[in-house]
Amino acid sequence: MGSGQWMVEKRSSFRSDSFSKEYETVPETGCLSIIVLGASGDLAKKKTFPALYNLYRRGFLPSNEVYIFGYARTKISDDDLRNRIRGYFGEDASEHSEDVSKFLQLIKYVSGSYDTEDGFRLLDKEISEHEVSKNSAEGSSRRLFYLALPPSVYPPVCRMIRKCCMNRSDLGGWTRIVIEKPFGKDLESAEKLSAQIGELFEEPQLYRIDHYLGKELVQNLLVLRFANRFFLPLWNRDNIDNVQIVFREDFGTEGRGGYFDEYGIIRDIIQNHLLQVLCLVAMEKPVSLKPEHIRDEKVKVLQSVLPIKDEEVVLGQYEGYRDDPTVPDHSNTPTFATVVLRIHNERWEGVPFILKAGKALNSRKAEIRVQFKDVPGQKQGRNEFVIRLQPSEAMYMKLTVKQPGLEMSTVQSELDLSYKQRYQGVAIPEAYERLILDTIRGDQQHFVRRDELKAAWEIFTPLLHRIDDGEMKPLQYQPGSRGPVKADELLAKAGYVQTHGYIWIPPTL
Ligand SMILES: NC(=O)C1=CN([C@@H]2O[C@H](COP(=O)(O)OP(=O)(O)OC[C@H]3O[C@@H](n4cnc5c(N)ncnc54)[C@H](OP(=O)(O)O)[C@@H]3O)[C@@H](O)[C@H]2O)C=CC1
Ligand SMILES: O=C1O[C@H](COP(=O)(O)O)[C@@H](O)[C@H](O)[C@H]1O
Repeated sequence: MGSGQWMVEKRSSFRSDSFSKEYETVPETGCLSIIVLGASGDLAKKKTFPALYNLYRRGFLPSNEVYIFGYARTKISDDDLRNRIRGYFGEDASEHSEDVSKFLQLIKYVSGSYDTEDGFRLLDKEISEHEVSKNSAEGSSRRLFYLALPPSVYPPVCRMIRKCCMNRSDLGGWTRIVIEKPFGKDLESAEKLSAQIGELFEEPQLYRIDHYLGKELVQNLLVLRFANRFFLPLWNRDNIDNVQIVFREDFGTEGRGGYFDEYGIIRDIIQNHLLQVLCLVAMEKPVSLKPEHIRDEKVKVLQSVLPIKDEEVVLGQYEGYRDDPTVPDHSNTPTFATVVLRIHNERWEGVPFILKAGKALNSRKAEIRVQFKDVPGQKQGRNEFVIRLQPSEAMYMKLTVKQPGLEMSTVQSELDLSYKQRYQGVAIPEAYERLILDTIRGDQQHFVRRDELKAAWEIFTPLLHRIDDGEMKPLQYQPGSRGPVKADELLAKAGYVQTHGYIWIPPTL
């Protein structure tokens, strides 16, 4: 790649002497073009544009620097695109109609195909005109391409960007590419995709987005683990019996059956979102908060995961899943899975990490549940530390206390940090908002590095191939249930002890 084609990110040096000190990125100015490819699609409408709107409202996308381009094959006008997306900016958008209108005026739509030059040349022309019109003081131009597209078109789109749309300013700036999961379907296809894209762009230009890494409580994990004396000495095999990382949705594939059936719950949720969370729960303290130091530690965790045993997997498919006309009648695709992962290292040997995800279950939530070992002689119930990622973000610690009153009896209770109660009036940003801001700032900490991706696929590919080949079959479960009963049996076998008669209720204001 010729020099001058892209500029390496400007960053201040990191303070590696202090873990708690936030690292800083140098604020970049100059013209910024954000190009949403696949602008006519579901993700663009529901997540990408609303996140950009919120960033605009919060002042992170100044209108004297930023312009937004939508690109897709569908032939629509600028106003058609604006009308499609304006209803997705959140409940309070109607109170800010002036902001909404100003934001929408920053958007232009360009129609073209994904594998020919005409459309991309036109796109480049539009971007360049915008850059000239802004005539920013530094003369630098920043181009952020967000691929809200099916992965099958990533390679041609990346080729077209490389050929027709790179930042050409000699005065600085950059070209960055954001790609959405799923990054491949197994180890081989992911490596092929990485190689194809890697020939066109350097790793610092690539932002593989996993939106779970943008969730507030996921971002809190490292601070929580490494800045609290409470946790430092306890976070290991001597004290922790098992860890569960759970994703539940109370709705089915809802119009995405065609996409979902090709991937299934392991590729859709477990191999990426839950595994990323596992890395942050299990990794060693990084040398600093530099993105590369953090990602080095995540890779080490992934490389320490032992091959998955068939008897530590339960698959499910909800009844009625195959009624979706886009799903084949004999689909073997799991909509539910519980998988036990075992990390072979000094800290975690013998501690099961139970990853569980399911669609059409009895509730919608995502959480991390760390269960501690029994206290000798204590029968009341185990200590648990639960991090509720969503909804109702919270952390709570289940512990045994004396029942208030005259008698000396014990009861399970909790120490509770519920965000809505504790941080009243603080708006928690959407995951996509933070992550898009990170891409603009050139911070790759919360994005998946190529070797991380490879290690993640190495863990799941043998199991996925056995499912694809029909060697492992999902059990049927009732929509609205907890999933297959066998999954709870596996949980108990792995060592999880449910505390009966105790349920945490998020506090209300
Ligand atoms: N939707 C969601 O909630 C989430 C999506 N993602 C990921 O984001 C990406 C985009 O998802 P989503 O918006 O749902 O996808 P869509 O199916 O809505 O596709 C986006 C756009 O891509 C174009 N397109 C669709 N199929 C093809 C095809 N076979 N060949 C070429 N172009 C096609 C269409 O635009 P046109 O025909 O106008 O060119 C479409 O509007 C995917 O990688 C998905 O896995 C990740 C997390 C959540
Ligand atoms: O990536 C995906 O995530 C969503 C769930 O995201 P959340 O932030 O609402 O938890 C899931 O519905 C979808 O199947 C999957 O592709």
